[in-house]
Amino acid sequence: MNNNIILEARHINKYFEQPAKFQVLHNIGFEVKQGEFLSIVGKSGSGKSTLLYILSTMDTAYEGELWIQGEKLSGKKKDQLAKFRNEHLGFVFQFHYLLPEFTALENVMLPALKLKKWSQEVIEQKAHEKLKLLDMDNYAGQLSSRLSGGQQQRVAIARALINEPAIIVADEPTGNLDTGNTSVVFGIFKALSRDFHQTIITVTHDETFAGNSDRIIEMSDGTIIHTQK
Ligand SMILES: Nc1ncnc2c1ncn2[C@@H]1O[C@H](COP(=O)(O)OP(=O)(O)OP(=O)(O)O)[C@@H](O)[C@H]1O
Repeated sequence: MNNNIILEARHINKYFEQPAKFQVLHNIGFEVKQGEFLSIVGKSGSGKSTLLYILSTMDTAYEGELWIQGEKLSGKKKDQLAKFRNEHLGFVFQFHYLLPEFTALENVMLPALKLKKWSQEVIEQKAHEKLKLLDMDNYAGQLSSRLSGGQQQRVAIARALINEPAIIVADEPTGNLDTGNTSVVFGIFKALSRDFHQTIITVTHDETFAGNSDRIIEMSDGTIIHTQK
């Protein structure tokens, strides 16, 4: 695999058995470069979330190969994949799933505390760094339930960054935000990929958001119909 390629999907087929067997993904193949900001778009039901679930190693029931950072992940056991995810992937969702009774800082620290790669002190310092990057360090001590929707999403992005993941996987990260906050989140992703070579793979319905990312993959009926720079 080319050193510059961080993720490769090869000949991915996916079937659902219920209510009747049908093929939801057809021979999906593409590569993602390190530092690339990729948007996956397509009509509702075209297979975007199913694909993202496979790319993020959460779904293992598919045909084909998934490679991330030169490591073949298809065929690995669930516990190995969980470890891989914690170490190498950061997740941002439409609903941020912050713990409301914890502060912004504590929410950001949690995935790193679980990973136990660094001491508590180092984790706290890194959490402040990530919050600063997201312009949220002034709110470090604030309960996350007291933050606005846009602020919560920024904390969720800081949390996704805490373990310094190779790839951020985002599912409709602006789906729940107004236009102002959407452009803030977009600006953050853009800056992360441009300034820190952070790879970002996001599913989005927002055309402006997708149009300003580095590349768009458009899906229809479980196939890639268009790739656009
Ligand atoms: N667990 C499941 N079992 C059976 N069919 C499923 C399952 N999950 C999704 N599907 C079907 O697979 C197809 C693709 O769904 P998917 O959620 O990947 O689409 P999507 O492009 O992400 O849609 P949306 O934009 O609405 O989120 C749809 O026809 C959906 O009904």
